[in-house]
Amino acid sequence: MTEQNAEHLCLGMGVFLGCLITILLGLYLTRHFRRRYQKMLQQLQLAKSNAKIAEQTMKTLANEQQDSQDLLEERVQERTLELNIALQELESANQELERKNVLDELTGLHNRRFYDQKIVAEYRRSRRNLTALSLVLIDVDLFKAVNDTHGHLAGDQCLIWLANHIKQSLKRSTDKAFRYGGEEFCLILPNTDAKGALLFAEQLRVQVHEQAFQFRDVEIPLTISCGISTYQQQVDIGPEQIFSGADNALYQAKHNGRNQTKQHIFTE
Ligand SMILES: Nc1nc2c(ncn2[C@@H]2O[C@H](COP(=O)(O)OP(=O)(O)OP(=O)(O)O)[C@@H](O)[C@H]2O)c(=O)[nH]1
Repeated sequence: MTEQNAEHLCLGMGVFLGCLITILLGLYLTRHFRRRYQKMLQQLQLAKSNAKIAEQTMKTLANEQQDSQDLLEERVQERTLELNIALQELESANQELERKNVLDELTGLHNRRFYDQKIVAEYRRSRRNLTALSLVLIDVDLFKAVNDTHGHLAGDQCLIWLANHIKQSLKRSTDKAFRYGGEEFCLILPNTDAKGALLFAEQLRVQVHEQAFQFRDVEIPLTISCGISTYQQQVDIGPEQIFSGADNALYQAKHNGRNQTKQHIFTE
């Protein structure tokens, strides 16, 4: 082999080796990058599926939150409704209590408790406005005999009958009727002088006398006696004196033979 040939051979070998190294390097790099690419691809897919899971979890959480909010709202509505019903019941119980507080159970007229408040209020109004205030006490005559002869039920019905008569006889909205106790009634007549009160009581008395009370086909004749007192700004006269004045007059009416009206005159 000549020196020139050996040189060519070396050069050829060098080129061959260079090419081989390049190819091997290329192969190595291709493999290396493919692996890295596949790894990245796997990581990307993993990240994607994680994101999907996270999204689904968020959705589930949001749904659960919505559900529990709906449930809460439903419960609040239920409780509010229950509370409203309880409030309404309480209110009507209060109204019933208030009604019972001021009304007489048997006759439906105002009761004595209400009279005690009303007479003071009307007395003050009368003083403020300088108007007359009349009080009429009404007592059923010989009522014990009604009970004794016809029984207590008849007596009760008789009181109801009379109470209705009294109610119907009231002409002004300011006039008030009360069952003062037992078979005794009273009327507060604001802005009514002695003359007006006498006319009023007499009309009622005559009506009761003329229209017999009927109980189970039995006619029970009934009369009432009335006592009146009228406050007209007299000195030293208060609600108690007005009542005792009417009571005195009622006593006079009974003493005088019943079925009549008497008036008390306050001496100055
Ligand atoms: N049925 C009934 N009787 C009552 C009621 N309240 C009071 N009485 C009766 O009314 C009667 C009143 O009798 P007295 O006070 O003697 O009076 P009176 O018989 O009406 O005689 P004078 O008032 O003098 O005309 C009593 O027998 C009481 O028992 C009631 O709510 N129902």
